[in-house]
Amino acid sequence: MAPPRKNALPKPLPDGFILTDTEKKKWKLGTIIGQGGFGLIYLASQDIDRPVAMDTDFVIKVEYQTNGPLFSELKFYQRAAKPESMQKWKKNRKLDFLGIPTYWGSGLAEYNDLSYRFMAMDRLGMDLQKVCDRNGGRLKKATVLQLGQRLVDVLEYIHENEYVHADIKAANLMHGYRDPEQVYLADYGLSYRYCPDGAHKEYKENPKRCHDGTIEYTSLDAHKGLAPSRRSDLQILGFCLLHWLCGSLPWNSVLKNPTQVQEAKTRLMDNLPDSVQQLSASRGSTDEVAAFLLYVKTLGYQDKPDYQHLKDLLASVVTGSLDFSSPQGPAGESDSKNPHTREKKAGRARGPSKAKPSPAEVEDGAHEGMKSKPVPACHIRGPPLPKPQSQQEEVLPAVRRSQRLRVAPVHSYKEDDCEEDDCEEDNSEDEEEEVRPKPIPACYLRGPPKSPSGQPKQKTESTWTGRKRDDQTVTSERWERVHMQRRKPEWANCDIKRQTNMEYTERWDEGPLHDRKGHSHQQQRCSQHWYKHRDSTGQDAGSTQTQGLMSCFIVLGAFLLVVAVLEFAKVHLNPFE
Ligand SMILES: Nc1ncnc2c1ncn2[C@@H]1O[C@H](COP(=O)(O)OP(=O)(O)OP(=O)(O)O)[C@@H](O)[C@H]1O
Repeated sequence: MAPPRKNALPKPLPDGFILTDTEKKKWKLGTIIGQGGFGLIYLASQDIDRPVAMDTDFVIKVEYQTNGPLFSELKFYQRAAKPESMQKWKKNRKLDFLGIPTYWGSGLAEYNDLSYRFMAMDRLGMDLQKVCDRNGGRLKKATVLQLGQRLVDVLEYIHENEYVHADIKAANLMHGYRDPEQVYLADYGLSYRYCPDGAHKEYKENPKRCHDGTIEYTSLDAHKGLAPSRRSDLQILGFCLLHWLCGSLPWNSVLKNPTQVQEAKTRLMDNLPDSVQQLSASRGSTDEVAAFLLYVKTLGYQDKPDYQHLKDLLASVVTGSLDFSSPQGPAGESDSKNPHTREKKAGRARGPSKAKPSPAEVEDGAHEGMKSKPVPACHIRGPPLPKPQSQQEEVLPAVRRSQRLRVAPVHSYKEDDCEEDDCEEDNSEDEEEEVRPKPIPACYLRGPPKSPSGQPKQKTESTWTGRKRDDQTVTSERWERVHMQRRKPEWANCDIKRQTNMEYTERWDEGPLHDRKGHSHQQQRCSQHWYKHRDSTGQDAGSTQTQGLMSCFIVLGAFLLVVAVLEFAKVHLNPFE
C-alpha cells in the first residue's frame, strides 16, 4: 500500500463510510463539518443502519495515518482523559463540570489504497474565537474571569495527568453542542507530556524550537525554545485573558516578527503589574489578570502551581452562567461611547479574527466589531528597539487567524514522549522534520559567506523536496504558512561557499527562483555569467583580449608601412621634378 503524503489534508472518505475502532465498535460517517490544518471532522454515529442524523452527538476526526497531530491528540486522550479518571477527579474536587471533550474510540482504516487514522469524540459547538470576533475581540470582564477559573480547573486536571496543552486560545475553546453554557478546551494536537511517569522534563533551551506555538499567545519559555511546562500553559492563559479583556495585545502589530513579539512579552512580564494595569485605562480594570501573570512569573520551570490561588486571583463577583454577549465599553458602557471605538471604526486598528470577513462584509462594515482597539504605543514599543528591515518595509495588515503563526506545528519534543509500544507508530519526529520550516542557517541570514576556494560552481543539485501545492485538494492556512516558510531556505541548499565573490553579490541582490527540477535560476545564471567570460576554445577572456590587441598593432604597423612607402615614392619618384 502506497503511503499517503505526510501531513497532508486527507482525501475525504465517502458519506456513509463505516469505520471500526480498536474495540470493534462501528462508526458511520456523515457530513464533514470542520477542517483543520491536517484533518477533517465528520459527523458520526454508532447507528450504522441509517444515515447519520444532523443532530448527532459524535464527531470523528480523520487524518492520514502518517500524520503526527492526531496521533499526539489520541495519546493525550488515551492516557490523560479517560472518562473514569475525569469522573473521579470531578467527584473529588466537587466539580460539576470539567471542560475536556470525551474520547469515544479510535482506529485505523483504509480506503482507495490510503491509510487513515480516526478518533471519535464528543461533538462540540461554536468556538469562542467566533464569539470574540462578534464582540470586537472582547468578552465581558466577569466572563473573562469565570472562563479563566474554569480553564484553571481544566489545566490542573491535565497537568496532574502529566500533560500540558500548549495551545490555549479562543479558537481552541468550544461551546458544548447541547449546552452552549459549557466551554471545552479542545485540540490537543500540540499537547505535550511534560512529566512522563512523574519525571519532569529538564530545563533545556533548544534554539531549533524557538517560538513554538501560536505566536500571539505562546509563552516566553516557548519563545526561548524550552519544552512547554505548567507555567507556560498558565502564561498562555494569562495572555488570552488579557486579550479577551482588552480586545488586543500589545504585540498585535508585530505578530509577523516572533522576536519582536518575544521582546514585547518580556517587557510586559518585566514591568508587571504596571504594564498590564496601564492597559486598563479605557477598558476597565485588568488588575486580576495582572495579579495572575505576576504569580505565574514567580513560578520556576518545574514548579507546581497553586491552582486554587490562581482561581482566587480571578475571583469575580459574578458567578453562575457565562455571559457571552457583547461587552459594553470600558466597564459596562457601550463601545460607541468609547473614543477607541471611533478609532476602530476609522480602521486604525485591527484585531485578530478567526473568521475572515468577505470583502463585501468589510466594505459594508458588517465586521466592524471584529476589529480590536489599538494598544497605546508605549505598550507596543517600550524601550526603543532596532527596527528590522522586514518591519520597515511592510505595514502589517489585519491580524487574521492565518497570521497567527504556529511556527512549528504539532508534536514538538515528541521524541521524548514516546513509550515503547507507541514508538512503532510514532513517526511524528520525521514528520516534524518535514513540516517544520527549516531554519535558515545564520550565515545565509547575515550576508554572503566568504568563499574558501574562489572556485565557481558549474552545477548545483538542489535538494529541495518541497511538495507542490497544487497536489492538495484543499489548501489550509497552516499549509500556506508551512509552505511559505519552507520555500524560504530552498535556495540555501546550493553550495554557496563554492561561488566567487562576484556571484555572491548577484545571489544576494535577487531572490531565488527555481525551475521544475528545483534548480535555482540564479545558480544557472551565475554559472552562465562565469561561462560568458570564456571563448569557445576554452581560453579565458584575458588571453583573447591580448590576441586582439596584437592584431590591432599588426594592422596599424602595416598601415604605417604603406604610408611611409607612398611618402618615399612621392619624394623620390615625382615625374614632374
Ligand atoms: N469535537 C468537535 N465538534 C464539532 N466541531 C469540531 C470538533 N472538533 C473540531 N471541530 C471543528 O472542526 C474544525 C477543525 O478542527 P481541528 O481540531 O481538526 O483543527 P483546528 O484546530 O481548527 O486546526 P489545526 O488542525 O490547524 O489545529 C474546527 O475549527 C471546528 O470548527
